Amino acid sequence: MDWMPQNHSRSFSSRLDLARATQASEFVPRVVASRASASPNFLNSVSSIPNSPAVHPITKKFDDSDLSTRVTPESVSPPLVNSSPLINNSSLVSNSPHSNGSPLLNSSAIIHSDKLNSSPAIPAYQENVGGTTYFYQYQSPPENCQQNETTLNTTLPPALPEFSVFSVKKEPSYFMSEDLRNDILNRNVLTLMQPDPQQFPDLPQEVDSYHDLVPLEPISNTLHKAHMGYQASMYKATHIKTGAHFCLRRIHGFRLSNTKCMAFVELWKKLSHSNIVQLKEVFTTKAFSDNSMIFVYDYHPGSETLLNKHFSPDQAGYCDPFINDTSTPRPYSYQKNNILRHTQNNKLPEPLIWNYIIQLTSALRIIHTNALACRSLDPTKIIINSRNRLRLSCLGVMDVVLQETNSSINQLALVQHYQQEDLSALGKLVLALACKSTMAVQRENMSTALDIVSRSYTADLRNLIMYLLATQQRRSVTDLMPMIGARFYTQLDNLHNHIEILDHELSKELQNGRLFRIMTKLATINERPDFNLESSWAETGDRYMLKLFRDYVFHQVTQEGGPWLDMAHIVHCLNKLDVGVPEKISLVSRDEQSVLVVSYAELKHCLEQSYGELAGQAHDMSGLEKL
Ligand SMILES: Nc1ncnc2c1ncn2[C@@H]1O[C@H](COP(=O)(O)OP(=O)(O)OP(=O)(O)O)[C@@H](O)[C@H]1O
Repeated sequence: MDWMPQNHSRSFSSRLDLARATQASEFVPRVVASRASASPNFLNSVSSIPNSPAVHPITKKFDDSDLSTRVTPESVSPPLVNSSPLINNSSLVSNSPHSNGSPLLNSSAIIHSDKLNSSPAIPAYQENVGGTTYFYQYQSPPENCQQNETTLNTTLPPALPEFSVFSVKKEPSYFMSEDLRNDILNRNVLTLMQPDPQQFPDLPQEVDSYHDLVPLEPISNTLHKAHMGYQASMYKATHIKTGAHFCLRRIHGFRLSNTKCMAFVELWKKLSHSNIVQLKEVFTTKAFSDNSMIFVYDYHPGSETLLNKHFSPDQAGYCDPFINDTSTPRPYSYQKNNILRHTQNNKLPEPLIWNYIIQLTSALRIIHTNALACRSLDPTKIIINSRNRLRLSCLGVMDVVLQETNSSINQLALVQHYQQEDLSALGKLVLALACKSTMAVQRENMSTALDIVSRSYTADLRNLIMYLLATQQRRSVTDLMPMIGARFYTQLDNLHNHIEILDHELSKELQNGRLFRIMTKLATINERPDFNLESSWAETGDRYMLKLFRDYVFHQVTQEGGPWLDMAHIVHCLNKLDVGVPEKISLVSRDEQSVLVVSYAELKHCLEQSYGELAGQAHDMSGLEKL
């Protein structure tokens, strides 16, 4: 059915206006010779037509006599025809304070005329709406340009140019940035990774409250490596009850003989910090057909170890400058120059090293102030994500595995000793990063390595390393603060900038979420086969309006009949529907014989009414309650 039945037209008469229009589709953006023809959003003002059918109470079919009079549903439209609906002076747009890529407003878009380009003689005017500059070619000038009208009318050709929308600065985006999107998608893929029973047939189905175990490193490696004297392996796993994902560190063949160490586990579990991987629980299991100890941690998908990131021979072009080629013995000075040259060409940027130092000292500070020690500050036990966030990944393991809970040992002195070791380990780690070599921290390479740091980096960095490596004095992580100094502010500033970027991306998705809710409502109504035993429910009454609106938003065509797709048009229409603005649009029946002039406010009422009817009889509204 293409037009509403007569009996229904009465029920609309209070809300609907009949528009007189040409037989051609109202919403076809195209080149036309007449000033009066246009896409419905860009017709001339209603007030310019004295007998405007906008106030006509009944609906009627068009006839050819209507050809001369065009309906102007938008009283505030700019004097443009055949342009994208992007250019629309609705209050929604003009009131929008922010325009950067927000779906509320397509920022920095301008109307570009091909003719304008080819013929500089054709004048144009511009208008600033809510911070966005729109450029129009003269066709019907705005009120404030009346004085130029005579001149313009004589010089302008009657035909209007075709317009296209493009952005001045950057393509405005309604969605989050590609980088962020890919990053999140990648993490989602990794999180949802499923175990392959053929590849890992020996993996248990369940380990305590966890299932779906996926090894995080190749099985061949895990079989050969030692972990504090024990073999260890890492798995991603899913909690059976909550479905949350965790990381399981399994210590193979470990028998817990003394449960006193569990006091440390409790302390670690309480420790929460942005630079540590939080320990969730520790238990023993025989699920792997041995006595295994399992440490459950938060799972941070996509993380890699610091070793892998900066010291891996797998990296293109990486080679450890301290590795001697013993086949060709050379004088020491030659080797040292070689190392220096290599380090100069491959060194990590100093701000990056300070960034790491700030994060690591921040983690150590919280650990040490809680009377604990890291004891695993090693490039293999620090993970890093794509945004350079470092996390200590193996906390608590040493305290349990080494089981030094003998009552004769002074626990406080022991912790303090380990804290000093943490600081030495930090010094070695920074030295290794500065030389891009794990071998730089070996006793025989240390003086060369420090020399390299002095030549390649600031004195501050060298002083920090020297302080951390000076084992004869008692050191404290808080003493590092003055050495870091103003770099803290830089770090803070970078973080705030990053938060602002994420905030902006989030605000775009917030708008998209809102539009998705409107589309969900529309979709539940449009084309519904039947409702309340009424097979024509979706085609009659309020729903008919919504059907025509759906066509207006999504099914516009060019003059040639091809699809006319414009995201700005879709977003603007849905936004206006969401707000229920008084602006009117012309909805054309599919047989193009009739046009309804209706305001967004009325359409919103139709939508709420129809959706309310559906929701009132729905048995299950899960997730849709707050639409
Ligand atoms: N909490 C975590 N979330 C996600 N991935 C992690 C987590 N902890 C470690 N990983 C990843 O698991 C893998 C194995 O970690 P592991 O700590 O065993 O490092 P490793 O380099 O294999 O060290 P070792 O040789 O001492 O076992 C690494 O790729 C690491 O990035």
